[in-house]
Amino acid sequence: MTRTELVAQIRQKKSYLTVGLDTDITKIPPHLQSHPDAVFTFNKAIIDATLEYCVSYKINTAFYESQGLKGWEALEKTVHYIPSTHFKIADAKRGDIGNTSSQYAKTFFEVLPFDAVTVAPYMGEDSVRPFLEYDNKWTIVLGLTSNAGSLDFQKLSLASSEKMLYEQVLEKTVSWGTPNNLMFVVGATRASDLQHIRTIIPDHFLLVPGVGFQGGSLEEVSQYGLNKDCGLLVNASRAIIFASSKENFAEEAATIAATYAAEMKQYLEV
Ligand SMILES: O=c1ccn([C@@H]2O[C@H](COP(=O)(O)O)[C@@H](O)[C@H]2O)c(=O)[nH]1
Repeated sequence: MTRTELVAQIRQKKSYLTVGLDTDITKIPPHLQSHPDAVFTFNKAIIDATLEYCVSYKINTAFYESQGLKGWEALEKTVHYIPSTHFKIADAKRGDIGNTSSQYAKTFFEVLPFDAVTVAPYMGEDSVRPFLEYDNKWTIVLGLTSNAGSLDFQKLSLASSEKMLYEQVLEKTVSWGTPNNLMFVVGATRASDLQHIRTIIPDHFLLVPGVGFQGGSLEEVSQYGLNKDCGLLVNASRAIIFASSKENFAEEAATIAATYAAEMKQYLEV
């Protein structure tokens, strides 16, 4: 999906919501647990119910890889089920020597029809470059993540420049791609840093996880992160998909997604 198409979807829906399909098999409703294709059945119901409120789905590969072959099959079925109107993110946090990154890129962009994959920048340009070589595909580099441990390294100042590591990552990485093929992860729990981050990367889209269970504020993220093209994809996973464990789980998920979307509509209209 191109940037123009993504922005058009956001404008049409008046939403920049990403629904995170972190489908932990132990948390899916009891009535589905014995289903032979439980994960895909759950995902299909969530997708059908939330489609109108979001512009994107993020599949965190960990929840599928941990289930072996069956999990990977569920991932494949899920990504194929998501309609082409919706931006498909593989949250896989890959990145290795170039020769190996090429195989990761092939997995998510050729074998599977993802639009974007999250990549850890720690190994440098040659580890990210293979993902950027695909037309109309996106590389989402970890910028400033939402977890407490992000302070361990990402906010350390580098003696050589006095800049924090994450600032250096943003400044350096931005030259490897363009606002048409490169995004950055910034955690919603780091909303107070967003104003500064927007001075470094004013135009790029940001994937923002951390609202809902991690306590990030959609209002603050929107206040400091929105740009002229919206420029945000805000993800919520558990708060939406596990809103209820009853038989009406998909309806409850839709209700939460609709609430986020309604709030986003207000911020887009300002
Ligand atoms: O900085 C980051 C990067 C990725 N994530 C991922 O986003 C979702 C968040 O799930 P919630 O249930 O909405 O908390 C999950 O897949 C994380 O691995 C992140 O949280 N922070």
